Amino acid sequence: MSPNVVVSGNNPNRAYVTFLAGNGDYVKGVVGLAKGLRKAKSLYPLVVAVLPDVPCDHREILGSQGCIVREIEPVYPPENQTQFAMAYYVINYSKLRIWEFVEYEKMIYLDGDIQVMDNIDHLFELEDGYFYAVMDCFCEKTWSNSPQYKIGYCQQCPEKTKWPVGMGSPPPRYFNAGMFVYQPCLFTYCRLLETLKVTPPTSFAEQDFLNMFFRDIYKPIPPTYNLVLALLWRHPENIDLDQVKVVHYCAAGSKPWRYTGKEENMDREDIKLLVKKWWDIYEDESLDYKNNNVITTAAIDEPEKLGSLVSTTLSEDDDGVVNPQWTAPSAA
Ligand SMILES: O=c1ccn([C@@H]2O[C@H](COP(=O)(O)OP(=O)(O)O[C@H]3O[C@H](CO)[C@H](O)[C@H](O)[C@H]3O)[C@@H](O)[C@H]2O)c(=O)[nH]1
Ligand SMILES: O[C@H]1[C@H](O)[C@@H](O)[C@H](O)[C@@H](O)[C@H]1O
Ligand SMILES: [Mn+2]
Repeated sequence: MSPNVVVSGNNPNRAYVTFLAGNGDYVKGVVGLAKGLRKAKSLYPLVVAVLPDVPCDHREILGSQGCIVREIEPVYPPENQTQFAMAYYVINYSKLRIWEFVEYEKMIYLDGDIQVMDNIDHLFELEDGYFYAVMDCFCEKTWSNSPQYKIGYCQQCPEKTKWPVGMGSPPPRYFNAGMFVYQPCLFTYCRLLETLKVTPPTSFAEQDFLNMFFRDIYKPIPPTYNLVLALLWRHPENIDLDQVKVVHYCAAGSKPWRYTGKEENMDREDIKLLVKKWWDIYEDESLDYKNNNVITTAAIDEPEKLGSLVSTTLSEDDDGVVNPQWTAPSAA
């Protein structure tokens, strides 16, 4: 594919979006994410799709952190079939409501247990019409029921243990649904909900469903845009931690606000560093929304001063992974 160069500025039709359910501690994750996006000088707001069970005081905290709070109705998989999904993932089917947010043309979804370490606004420039996300890893015990895990095959290193010849072609690429670039669309939204009605739930709930639904338009992006922590010990050769822009604290025991360091792999130095980085952002009062209104106005009036005008080059490597590269304007 020939590289395609585009320039990004401030655009009201774009936003980040996350999802919040319940009255537990995930609200801390969302506050951390809002502050992280501010630290990275993102130009776009963070919409929080909240279920009705998110209490008022949590909504107020999010509003005071500059988030746009939008209530959504829960989505349940077909009745009597919820036992097939891992119970704690069932709530995530409600994420499908974010296709309804059609006041935005393009959105970047980020789980509440994600932190951005760098600006990723250039991902809004990715070509329309595709679903972009990072390929998952099948090596952790959470995958022990899958054929991939049993065979020892992982799409992160497909040459190491090859997919057995007798089992047909390897399974299609599978993304982690904690981060993706998508376009809200009412037609897609209706099709998603209609298809869900006739789709039995599976272990990874909406993640499996989205993988199935968007299979034909899925384009992988590099793991720097959603570092699933297990990659650090399962496929270290695929990761350069200094280049990582988005960290997903999804490994067991890694949620920074619950971190004890006791679970397997959680005493690693790289994990301790990433947890500390999350806390540094979360506790940094200078990143609170109330201390940043001036910057927000400046970003709208003179985006070039904040390095928000970037030119992005989009190219696809031999494996079909889309690799965005961008340059900020020079200071002159
Ligand atoms: O009690 C909860 C549980 C979840 N969430 C929200 O739902 C997101 C997804 O939950 P986890 O982050 O705990 O899930 P994992 O990252 O471990 O799981 C992965 O698989 C899931 C399968 O349902 C989802 O696809 C999820 O996005 C993907 O990253 C959270 O980040 C948060 O935004 C809440 O708000 N409250
Ligand atoms: O590979 C990942 C990982 O194992 C996470 O812990 C799990 O929550 C995700 O859903 C999965 O895709
Ligand atoms: Mn997550």
